Amino acid sequence: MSRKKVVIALGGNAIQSGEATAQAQQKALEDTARQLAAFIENGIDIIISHGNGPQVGNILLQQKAADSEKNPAMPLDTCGAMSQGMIGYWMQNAMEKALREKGIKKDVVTVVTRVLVDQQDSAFVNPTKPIGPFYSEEEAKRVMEETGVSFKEDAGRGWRRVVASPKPVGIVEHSVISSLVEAGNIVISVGGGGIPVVDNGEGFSGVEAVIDKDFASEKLAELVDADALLILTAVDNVYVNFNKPNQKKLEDVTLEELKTYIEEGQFAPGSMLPKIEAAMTFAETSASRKTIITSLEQAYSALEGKAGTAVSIKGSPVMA
Ligand SMILES: Nc1ncnc2c1ncn2[C@@H]1O[C@H](COP(=O)(O)OP(=O)(O)O)[C@@H](O)[C@H]1O
Ligand SMILES: NC(=O)OP(=O)(O)O
Repeated sequence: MSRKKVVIALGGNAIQSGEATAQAQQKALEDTARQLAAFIENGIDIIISHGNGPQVGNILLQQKAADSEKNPAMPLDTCGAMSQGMIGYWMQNAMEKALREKGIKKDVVTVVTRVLVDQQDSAFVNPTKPIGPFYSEEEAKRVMEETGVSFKEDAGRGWRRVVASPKPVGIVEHSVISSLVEAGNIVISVGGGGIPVVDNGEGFSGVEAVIDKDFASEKLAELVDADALLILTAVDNVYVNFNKPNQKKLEDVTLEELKTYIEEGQFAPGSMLPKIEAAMTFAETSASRKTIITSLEQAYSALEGKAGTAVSIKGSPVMA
């Protein structure tokens, strides 16, 4: 029987649950890696992807702060590449340490991943992706006036810079990612949704954007022919009537049911809705594929069907 292959998309809390220091983020990733080790112990091939919203925003600010003729600020696509390298490096150390604790030897590799986008994507004229630190409304409006960059209120948590977030249409490195997984390696890829590039006819060139990591992870899961896509975030389940007295946990949910819930406005546009859309896109590619949305702590149980919200064409998916 062939080994199961799972793409695991890590949410913000898996990397930065507190401070933004390198030390704190590496500590968070060590905790994350211990949870993911359960998949390796149980013979499952994993491809890890992750967000980069806070990190790429901070890198951009650091660039701008030091900008000079001799030390020019790097553009957003290059900052995205830096964030992939940085988080990938931390994750490689963390994953190898977690496996060593269990006496498992496996190579962990990060692939700097370019993700194709469409230059005509309407996202380029309507920036929506929040990155970097939070500001008060007053500060955000002052910076907007001084610099011309866009800020928006982010889900009641404060104001953040927003950048274009086009949809992923292809993943340049998907074949090499598949080969690395087939060869038995743990692969970290499409970090931060991938580096957004367009094909200009002569080659690829980067564009100023940050791709949503859940959409990019979905595209990757399709292209590497994964059995499941796990979207890990800060909640164990998706809910209807979220945070209300009549909140209801979703366990096995069909695409039809989710369409109704979307029409009812059950999922917040800046947070849960993109996860639901990514989950549905992957699940509808095949009756044997499922997407699971859950927390890091429940990730392996969820793959066994014992926790989380599982999305599939017909509900009650069977896999692990
Ligand atoms: N219907 C819902 N069910 C569960 N969580 C929801 C729902 N609507 C909004 N959320 C919020 O969405 C959050 C996940 O989005 P976000 O924090 O943007 O993701 P990420 O973990 O990728 O950084 C959850 O932690 C929860 O607070
Ligand atoms: N690129 C991306 O989607 O990052 P976050 O998940 O951190 O917002």
